[in-house]
Amino acid sequence: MLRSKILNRIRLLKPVIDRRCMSSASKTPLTLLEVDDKSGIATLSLNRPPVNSLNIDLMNSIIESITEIEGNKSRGLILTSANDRVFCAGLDLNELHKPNQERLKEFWAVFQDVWLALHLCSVPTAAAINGHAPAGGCLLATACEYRVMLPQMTIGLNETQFGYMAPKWVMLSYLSVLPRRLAERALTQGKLFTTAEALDVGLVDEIAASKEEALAKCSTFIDSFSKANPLARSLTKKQIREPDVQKLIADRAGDLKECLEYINSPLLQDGLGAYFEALKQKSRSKAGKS
Ligand SMILES: CCCCCCCCCC/C=C/CC(=O)SCCNC(=O)CCNC(=O)[C@H](O)C(C)(C)COP(=O)(O)OP(=O)(O)OC[C@H]1O[C@@H](n2cnc3c(N)ncnc32)[C@H](O)[C@@H]1OP(=O)(O)O
Repeated sequence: MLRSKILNRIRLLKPVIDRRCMSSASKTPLTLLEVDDKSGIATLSLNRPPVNSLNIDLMNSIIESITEIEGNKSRGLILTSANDRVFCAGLDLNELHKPNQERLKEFWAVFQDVWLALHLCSVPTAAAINGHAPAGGCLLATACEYRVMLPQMTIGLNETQFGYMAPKWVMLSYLSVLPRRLAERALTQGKLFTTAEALDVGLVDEIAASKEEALAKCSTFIDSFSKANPLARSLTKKQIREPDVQKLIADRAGDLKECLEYINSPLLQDGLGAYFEALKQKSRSKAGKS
């Protein structure tokens, strides 16, 4: 009994670094997980340079970290980025453009899994959005219960801008934070909100001047549950989220089939190819390479 108490205490004191999913290039962990010894709040930092784009390994690392947080009795989860400019650039376009079909199936299944893991995470979740959060980056943030964002960043589901329609369950995340009329307009426009606009429409809850302040505000949100019974809180959250979650769970295979057909269609592949090339070109000109 005493031994397990001490082991628990050590686990809380010592930052836990997730080494299971490493970047193959640099052998650095793709997510960094630290549990604050005083507050018991876990901070999960996305750590896949240059822009935390979501490939299979990064998404698996996020899922493993969430499982670990739920197992180590952390009081809450703050999702943030180890990168000062980009929270998460969304799905890794390398996984979507001219994909290997077997890998694409696995990729899409893991994408569904990460959304479910964040949506159903039993502890309070908050996103400290310390950089841009387009598309899948916005999705990770909206799956959390609270969002604090740094100024002069952008966030939104901008899929239509590069020729794609967001899947139904992705749209549900938007509908959980935005009024329907606004969500429809923003989704169809593929709008990226500035931080100030995002606060104005309720896509984010607060603005913070620095990452430290964003983390502190997320902690304050998590502390607001101190009087709630953790099990009752978690069951209530699951109950409220159940209809959205069920829409995906009830037909995961159907969603996979539909999305794969859609992603593979030549017209969409061409559009995505042009978008990705423009992105690379912009990056090259920034670096003075062109
Ligand atoms: C009927 C059924 C219908 C179902 C429909 C199913 C199909 C739906 C699929 C669509 C779902 C999409 C969700 C997504 O998340 S797609 C990803 C969308 N992401 C974006 O559009 C973001 C693009 N990136 C940026 O805007 C900027 O990079 C940034 C995030 C604002 C950061 O800007 P910054 O100036 O700091 O950095 P650079 O632009 O110079 O980029 C640096 C390098 O990173 C590469 N990069 C950027 N984003 C991505 C990405 N998402 N994937 C892969 N690589 C990315 C960029 O090319 C630079 O690399 P390079 O220097 O090597 O060229």
